[in-house]
Amino acid sequence: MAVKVAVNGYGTIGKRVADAISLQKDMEVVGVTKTKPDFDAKMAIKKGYRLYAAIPDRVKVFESAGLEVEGTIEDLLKEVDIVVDCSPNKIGAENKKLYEKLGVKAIFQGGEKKDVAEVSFNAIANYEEAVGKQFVRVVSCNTTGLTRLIYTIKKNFPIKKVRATMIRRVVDPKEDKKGLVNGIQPNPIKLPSHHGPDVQSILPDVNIITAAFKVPTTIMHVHSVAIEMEKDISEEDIKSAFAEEPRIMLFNSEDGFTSTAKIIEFARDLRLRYDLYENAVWEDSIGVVDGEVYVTQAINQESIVIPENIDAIRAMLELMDKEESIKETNRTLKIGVLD
Ligand SMILES: NC(=O)C1=CN([C@@H]2O[C@H](COP(=O)(O)OP(=O)(O)OC[C@H]3O[C@@H](n4cnc5c(N)ncnc54)[C@H](OP(=O)(O)O)[C@@H]3O)[C@@H](O)[C@H]2O)C=CC1
Ligand SMILES: O=C(OP(=O)(O)O)[C@H](O)COP(=O)(O)O
Repeated sequence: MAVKVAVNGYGTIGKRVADAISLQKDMEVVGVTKTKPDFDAKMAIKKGYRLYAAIPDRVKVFESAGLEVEGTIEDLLKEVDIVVDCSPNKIGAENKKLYEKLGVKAIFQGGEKKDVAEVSFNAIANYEEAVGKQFVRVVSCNTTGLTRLIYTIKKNFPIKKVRATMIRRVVDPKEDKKGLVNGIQPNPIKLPSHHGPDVQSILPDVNIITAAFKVPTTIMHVHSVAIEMEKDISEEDIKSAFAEEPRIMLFNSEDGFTSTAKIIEFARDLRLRYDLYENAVWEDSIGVVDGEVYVTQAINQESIVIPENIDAIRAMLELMDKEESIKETNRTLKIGVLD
């Protein structure tokens, strides 16, 4: 029988998590929540999701807008085995009180602090640590991208230290409030950015320092990563390690992939909503100089954490072991598949 899942917060991440759950045989979406009766709420209903009010007081706002909600988040939580909290940054920690009160397992996203959960999660790096847990945090998009890349090298070749710079998209494509339109913002100004410590919340023995800068683009983040290795390694070793990991996709500038714009154009042809769940690594950026590996990758922030949420559900509810879950998630989301 399929396990029952609530998605609390049907926004950028929540709608993708809901659609990904709908593709799995062993889980089903019981309902999704919104605070506003906007086009996203209407689309959720149109797609067949049962809609609930994320904040009880808002039921009347939905009713005044002529939108029928099935109840409140509390009603929804009583029907499910697990909730995937996809509410805005820091709201998940508030929502946790309700999950604790009702004894519901919960997955939080990377906008929450590490201590919101017992485990910070990345499927390929530490699936086993989430098995049977009550509260798990799927780390942020950049941290997910960095952790996958570092783990894929580290599992075969010992590394000494990592230094990474992240060029961060300023907001998601749907945003239309004022923002950074013509500047580069060190974010944060004082190092390190949260990504290094967040990678260490999954891979505690990795020596890593990260810096991040926001730029006026919306479609992807870009990482420039330098990894000092313990032993000699070749470009071919790195390329083969990446080629073997389905959650990393290699792109080559000779094929015309000269920028994130081109990678996203490719993803538009490949996937629903151009969701690119894989790290987009420029194959021809991979270089080894004086025992140090250099590599550049791009991350589609809206979609990279979606497979991790599906695997986290399976780990926490002990539905499958690591290998089986990752294989099934990759199959259903067509990860690592080019047609
Ligand atoms: N967007 C991204 O690039 C990524 C985001 N994340 C993380 O995922 C989380 C969600 O981000 P994102 O999807 O971008 O955010 P969005 O703003 O796109 O969506 C948030 C959703 O939460 C709903 N919501 C608002 N208040 C509450 C509440 N009190 N309880 C439950 N739901 C509520 C909103 O509903 P309504 O619109 O009706 O108010 C909306 O549907 C954050 O932690 C973020 O850091 C992680 C990786 C990438
Ligand atoms: O998880 C993300 O970025 P992050 O890994 O830099 O924290 C998402 O792009 C959300 O970032 P935002 O908080 O700038 O919207």
